[in-house]
Amino acid sequence: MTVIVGEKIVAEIHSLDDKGNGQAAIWRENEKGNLRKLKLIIPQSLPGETVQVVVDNPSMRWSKTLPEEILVANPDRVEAPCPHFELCGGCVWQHWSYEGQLKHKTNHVKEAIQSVGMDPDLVQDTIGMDDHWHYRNKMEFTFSPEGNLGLHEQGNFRKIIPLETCLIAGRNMVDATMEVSEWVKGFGLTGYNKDTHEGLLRHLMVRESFETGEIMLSLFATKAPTGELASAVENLIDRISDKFPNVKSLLWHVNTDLADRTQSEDTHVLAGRDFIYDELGGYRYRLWFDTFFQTNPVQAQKLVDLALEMGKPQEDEKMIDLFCGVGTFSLPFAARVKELAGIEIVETSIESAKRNALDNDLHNTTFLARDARKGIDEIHESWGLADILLVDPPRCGAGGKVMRRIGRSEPKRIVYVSCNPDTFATDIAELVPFGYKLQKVQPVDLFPNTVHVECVALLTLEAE
Ligand SMILES: C[S@@+](CC[C@H](N)C(=O)[O-])C[C@H]1O[C@@H](n2cnc3c(N)ncnc32)[C@H](O)[C@@H]1O
Repeated sequence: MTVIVGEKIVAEIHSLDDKGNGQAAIWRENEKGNLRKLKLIIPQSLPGETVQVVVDNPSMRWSKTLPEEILVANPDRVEAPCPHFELCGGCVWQHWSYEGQLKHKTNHVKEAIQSVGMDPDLVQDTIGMDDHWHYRNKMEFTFSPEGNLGLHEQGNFRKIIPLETCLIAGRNMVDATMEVSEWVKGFGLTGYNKDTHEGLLRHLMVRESFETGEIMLSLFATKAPTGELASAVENLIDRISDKFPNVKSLLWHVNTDLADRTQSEDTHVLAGRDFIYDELGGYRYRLWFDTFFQTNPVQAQKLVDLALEMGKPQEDEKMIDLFCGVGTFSLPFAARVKELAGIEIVETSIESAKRNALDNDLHNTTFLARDARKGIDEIHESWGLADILLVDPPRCGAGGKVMRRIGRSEPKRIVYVSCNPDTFATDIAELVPFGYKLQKVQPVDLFPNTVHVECVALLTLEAE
């Protein structure tokens, strides 16, 4: 088959890639008459479907294209409820029933475990949410040069989809976000242009505590909110405090850096404090605009409960929480063990973890701002070895060097909290030569309608 630009092709989706897109392959003849494989990446399709596509560049080895028509649908296909689904890269599986998504996530974890020679039957069914919408407690929206507030178009960081709604953002934060958007339009303020580096407003970050109800609105702009901006900013303060009394922190950050990140050179507190209070499992946390905190608090609570259930902390035991962040796992474990040491690379998170421990009347903790590899050596030397070790690394995993250090230190129980089944599998395989055996893996869905899946796992020494 020779594929011609603009020709309609029928393709069968055999699997999904790591971004959640359907994958198909067709064989075609090149100019020399040889058969070559053309890999098709088809967003918004599902495994087992037959779709009709038009390929823009058939001479390449692969092509990404949206389906023109679904000829045979996966039985779990549903209508995507969000008006932005076609363009927005936020939740790519809105067209898949929640049960279908959960089954796929469980299989992903099983396959990862199997790929390192472990038993896939140790993997339990993924724990989902009763309501899999409006689960995020933090969102970052971007301004277009015209001042429209929205989300990036999938695969195009220069294009902003003006926001009408967002079905995964916390319910109250959407209303407050729309109010800021109206204010920008009312005053005709400009957004930042990433090409010319002109314009005023760059991002709006919103945080909402589902427990305390407190909201933080953080505007990132290229100038301070003074001079000719002062009266517009006064108006923003008035309308937010009138309509949204739960906004306990209204911040204006100056960011002139060329990098497209929500960072601050100078923070102005327009109203309230520079942090909000949140709670998880009865523990109180202060969250600043740049504090990492679990973004799905309902499911994060399940992760903490599972970690406690698997780790079985005892009051005469010592424990290390590696990659501890602001102490989401450290605090509930510290309340149950003799001593806990937390290690984390971001200094502000460690400062926050120390403060959170004290705010919650926990005095048996040591927190160290270090790279995991150095931190674990230092803690072993100065503080001693641990009975329980909890490891919760970023998506890239902890890596062999860290895992081998953990294995050599022989904690009785290792609880691994993962946000990437593939790096989780390669990490835990490193523990096998040290005599550790995987006991149980419990996937938890923290990001419904997206490809991500978290899990909590227990490993113990075989003789235990
Ligand atoms: C998945 S988060 C977990 C945070 C925390 N356990 C929680 O639940 O809030 C991973 C954490 O690892 C930290 N981190 C990333 N690379 C690191 C490294 N090389 N050494 C130590 N910590 C690191 C990140 O800053 C982040 O806080």
